[in-house]
This record gives sequence, C-alpha cells and structure tokens, in this order.
Amino acid sequence: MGVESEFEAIDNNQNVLQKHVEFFDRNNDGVIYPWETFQGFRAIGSGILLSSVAAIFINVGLSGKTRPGKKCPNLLFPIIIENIKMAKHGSDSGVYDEHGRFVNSKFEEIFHKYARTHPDALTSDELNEFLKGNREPKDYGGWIGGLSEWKILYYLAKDKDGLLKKDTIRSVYDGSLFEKMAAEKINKKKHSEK
Ligand code: HEM
Ligand SMILES: [Ca+2]
Repeated sequence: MGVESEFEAIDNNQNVLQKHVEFFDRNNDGVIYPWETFQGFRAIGSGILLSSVAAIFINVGLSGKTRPGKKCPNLLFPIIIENIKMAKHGSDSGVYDEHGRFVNSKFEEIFHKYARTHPDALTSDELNEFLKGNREPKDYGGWIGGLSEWKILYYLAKDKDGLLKKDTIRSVYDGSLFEKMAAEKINKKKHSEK
C-alpha cells in the first residue's frame, strides 16, 4: 500500500457521496435496487408518482456506471454503493470531488456567488442562476442530472418562504437530510393518529 492510498484510507471525508446514497440502501447490503430507491423516496415523504419515476430514472441511469467491466446490463438495475463515485456527472457544483469527498470551498462558493437575497439561503431564481452557471457546454446528460437533483431537493426541502437554506443543502451532501426528513414523517404520522 502506497503512502497516498494509506492516507486516503484514513480520510473520513472520502465517503461522503457514499453516505449521500446509503439511506436508500434499505437493507444495508451495499447495493441499491429500484424498489429500495422507491421506498427511500416514500420514507422522506415523496408521493407515489415522483418516487416511481425517480426510482426508474436513478437506477436505470446509474446502475451500469457503478458496475465497471460488466458488459451486460443487470435488468434488476442494482447500484453498487462502493462505486458510486463513478456515477458522477458533469455540470455539477464540484462540491463532491472525483473521489466523492466533500469540498468545503466549493460549497461556500455557491453562496458567495449566488446567495444575493439572504447570505445563508437560495431563492428559486438564485437556484436557477446557479444551475445555469454550472452548465458545461453540450453536456446534456449532466444538465438533466443537475436539474433533477436540485429541483427535487428544492421541491422537497424548501422552507415556508420558498428558500433553500444553506444548512439543508449541507445536510443533503452527507445524507443526514434524508434521515431527518424520514424521522419528521414518522412524527407527523404519530401525531395525526392521536
Ligand atoms: C430525494 C432524493 C435525492 C436528492 C434530493 C438528491 C440531491 C442531490 C444533490 C443536490 C446533489 C449535488 C449535486 C451537485 O453538487 O451539483 C446530488 C448528487 C448526487 N446524487 Fe443525489 N439526491 C437524491 C437521491 C439520490 C439517489 C437515490 C442516488 C443514487 C442511488 C443519488 C446519487 C447521486 C450522485 C451519484 C451524485 C453526484 C453527482 C455529481 O456530483 O456529479 N442521489 N444529489
Ligand atoms: Ca440494498
């Protein structure tokens, strides 16, 4: 093992993208199947339609990228969490680096550049400006990837004033937002049953 790989092995920050998706691995076996993506979306409060469409697009779109060297697609469309960094696309914010680590300076840059109305949040218009700013020329796949990630985040996690808060965005990167939303959903259900 070289010095560099030893260093990487102890770098806690290297698995942040893995943490982002682990919530969706409902049985913790390291693989996310479409029905798990569906269940994960339902658990954080998405409707049946969004959860179904997301499960199909995410698993069909990303499965092959996380199965390097496999020529035939697996028709159960598994996503292998270990290899999730291979599913990165272009036209993203750069907050995840190529190893799936969280790059704080890139995260801060989003707010320096685009948070004009409130220093710690993005409005819907500011989010659109940010998405446009991320676009690499003719990277249509990346544009669609980025657009869906951020629009779904905005739809599910904006506050009552239509703001996407900095803390919310930070917590989507390591997946803690999903845990929080799932806990809130369970809480709401308990209250409505009383
Ligand atoms: C409600 C569910 C989800 C939301 C709101 C969401 C949102 C996001 C956001 C905002 C980013 C950051 C993109 C950027 O930095 O420009 C991202 C990145 C990513 N997400 Fe999700 N995500 C969700 C579920 C999933 C699931 C289920 C998977 C796969 C199993 C996934 C895989 C990825 C990957 C691979 C990236 C890295 C993209 C890149 O940096 O190029 N996400 N997601
Ligand atoms: Ca699983």
